[in-house]
Amino acid sequence: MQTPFYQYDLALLNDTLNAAVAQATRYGYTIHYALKANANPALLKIISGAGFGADCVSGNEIKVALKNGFKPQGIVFAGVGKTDWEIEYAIEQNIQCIHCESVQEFQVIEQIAQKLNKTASIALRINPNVDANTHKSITTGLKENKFGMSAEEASLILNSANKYKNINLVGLHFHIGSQIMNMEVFKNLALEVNRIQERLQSKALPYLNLGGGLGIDYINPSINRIADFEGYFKTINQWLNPGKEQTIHFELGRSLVGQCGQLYTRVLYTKTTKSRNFAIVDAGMNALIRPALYGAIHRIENISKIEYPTIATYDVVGPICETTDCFGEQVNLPNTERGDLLVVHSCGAYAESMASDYNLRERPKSVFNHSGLALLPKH
Ligand SMILES: Cc1ncc(COP(=O)(O)O)c(C=O)c1O
Repeated sequence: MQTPFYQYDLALLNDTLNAAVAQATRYGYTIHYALKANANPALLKIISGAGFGADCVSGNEIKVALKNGFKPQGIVFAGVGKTDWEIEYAIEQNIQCIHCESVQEFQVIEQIAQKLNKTASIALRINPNVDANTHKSITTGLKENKFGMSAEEASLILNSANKYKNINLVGLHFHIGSQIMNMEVFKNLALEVNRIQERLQSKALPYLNLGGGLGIDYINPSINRIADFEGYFKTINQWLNPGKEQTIHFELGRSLVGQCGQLYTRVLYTKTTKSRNFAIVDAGMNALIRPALYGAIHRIENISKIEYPTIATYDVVGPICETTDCFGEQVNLPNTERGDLLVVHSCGAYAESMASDYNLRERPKSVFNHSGLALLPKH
């Protein structure tokens, strides 16, 4: 098999989806899969087949969701910069609702719905100013972030909603960030949503969406293969005080697909300088940009030397002409040689979907493993 490639463990994906559904159904919650985490059609077909809705952030994501089995009535559409054609397309497809992120966007949606002579279902995305306690670059719910509108702006829209006959205002939407491991954060979100709902008197509206953000264990992916759905939904259920008729929605991405994907890459060269050992591999930041973008840590193993003791530390770097093209600094590995196969774990979310052809490198292909067993390295 030509390296680099993504490998998806579909047995683990199914187990993860089942675990998420089992916990969500305890409370009657609905989950929409956030396509931005990974829009690989094979994964999408499995996720839509398991009954999930979809959370999309572009017109093209809506198209891909529909093509891969998601039902229009389970699709929600967020994003601060929706273009007119995307809004038009979303309305024409009769998706569940558009998450509106500003007063001006509300006016544009209303004009477009009027032009189409259709009704647009809208939820207002509110920026609750709740700290997600995660990496700064993947925090979305602080007042300095670009996402959503203030509760004051939402109040103005809510108070005048009945004069817009092409708008059906169904409720509120929140999303405060990603890779959140601390359940206290979700408690804080739920409490703030309660306050905002009281203030806006929105509990009679039928729809309430708390976004996504549940994190995964990047340090011990083989031990914690499935995210803590139990703790997550339990925390929300314990602290959220919704209206009696409100349906509660979530938009999970990383926690559903993150652990089922791995990036396989081969060592092209090794070299030792005065201060470092380098293992130079054939995958670059164009295949996995998270370490370069957020200093993210992914577990790396040399599976050609799986039985060998760890004896050296390496900077595992790619071929791209950027110093940040580094998958891990000072990684403990066995004595590593040209031709060894390395696996970078937890690459199911935000790896393939953020891939590029920078330096005109090809995006890695994907392979699927139905057995739950890892692919064996070819020597
Ligand atoms: C609006 C919105 N919903 C859902 C998600 C999915 O987040 P996660 O992959 O952390 O579950 C994101 C990404 O952070 C998002 O921006």
